[in-house]
Amino acid sequence: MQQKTIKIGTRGSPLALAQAHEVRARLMAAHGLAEDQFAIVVIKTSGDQVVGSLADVGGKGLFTKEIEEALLGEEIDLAVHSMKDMATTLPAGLTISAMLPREDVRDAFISLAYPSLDAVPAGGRIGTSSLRRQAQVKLRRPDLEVIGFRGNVQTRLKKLADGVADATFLACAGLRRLGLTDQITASIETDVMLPAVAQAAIGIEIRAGDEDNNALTGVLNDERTALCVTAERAFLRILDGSCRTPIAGLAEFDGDVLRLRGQILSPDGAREFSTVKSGSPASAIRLGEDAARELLDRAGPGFLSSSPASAT
Ligand SMILES: NCc1[nH]cc(CCC(=O)O)c1CC(=O)O
Repeated sequence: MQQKTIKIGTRGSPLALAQAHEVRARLMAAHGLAEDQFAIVVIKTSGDQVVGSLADVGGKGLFTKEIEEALLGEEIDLAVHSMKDMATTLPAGLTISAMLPREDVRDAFISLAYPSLDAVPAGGRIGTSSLRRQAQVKLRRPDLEVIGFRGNVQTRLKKLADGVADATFLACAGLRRLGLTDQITASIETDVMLPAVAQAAIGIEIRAGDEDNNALTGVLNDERTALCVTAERAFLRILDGSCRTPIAGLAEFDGDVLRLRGQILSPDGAREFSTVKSGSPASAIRLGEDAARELLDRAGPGFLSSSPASAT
């Protein structure tokens, strides 16, 4: 295959690096390549520099912008992303060539004091900067206080240890990839907390029409993961059109049938709409779009526009 060094672009957080290393290892195994045939290129993104809530600055896309520019500028050959952090529409000239097999899609409840969300006493402080998790917590436990909690996985675990909050939530997938599953107090079933669209999926992005890197990375694609994430992102794309709100969505295979669950909430959790759509894998995009249109219809005009932005 390629003789020259394959440049893999990634953010510099420990989780992003672990994901880039996983892609490198899979490419080495698939093609019999050596580690020194790759270079991991760390790129700082706007999202890494935000100190307040991501919701205030536009959320999604912030963690990918500079990496995508490097891809378009041919400074790197491929980029590794959490699909959860990607905007629903890619910049012109770029494409997702593969998604790795999906990790555990659930959110993890993490607390040094309480075994479960239900066990947190009234007035307890839940640290999260995800509008989705905030709304879902408020829906279930309106008596709890939600406080902002940003930073990478390690930073948030440190804040928890420092007593800044009584509990927090992180994606099980990220903790697993970091070898931090021992930090998980309880994995929350998806009927209790429906995950973010594309949670636990890693995508590889290349330049559209780049046949060499398409062949290199395409072999890593997990078709079922790609179909599920395609349905979820179609769901998000319709809801995202004008503005943003707490949104959750998860597609799964039930035998050969694709089943998508979608949910939208008001940020305070007081209003919630959810739906389920099933169909053939070939109708993945339509399932997502139908679910989104149904929720928009039921929630009524103004539901989305009355809420600020949401990402994770
Ligand atoms: N928004 C940050 C982000 N992007 C992807 C993950 C976790 C890994 C994944 O969902 O693939 C996280 C952290 C978190 O939500 O705990």
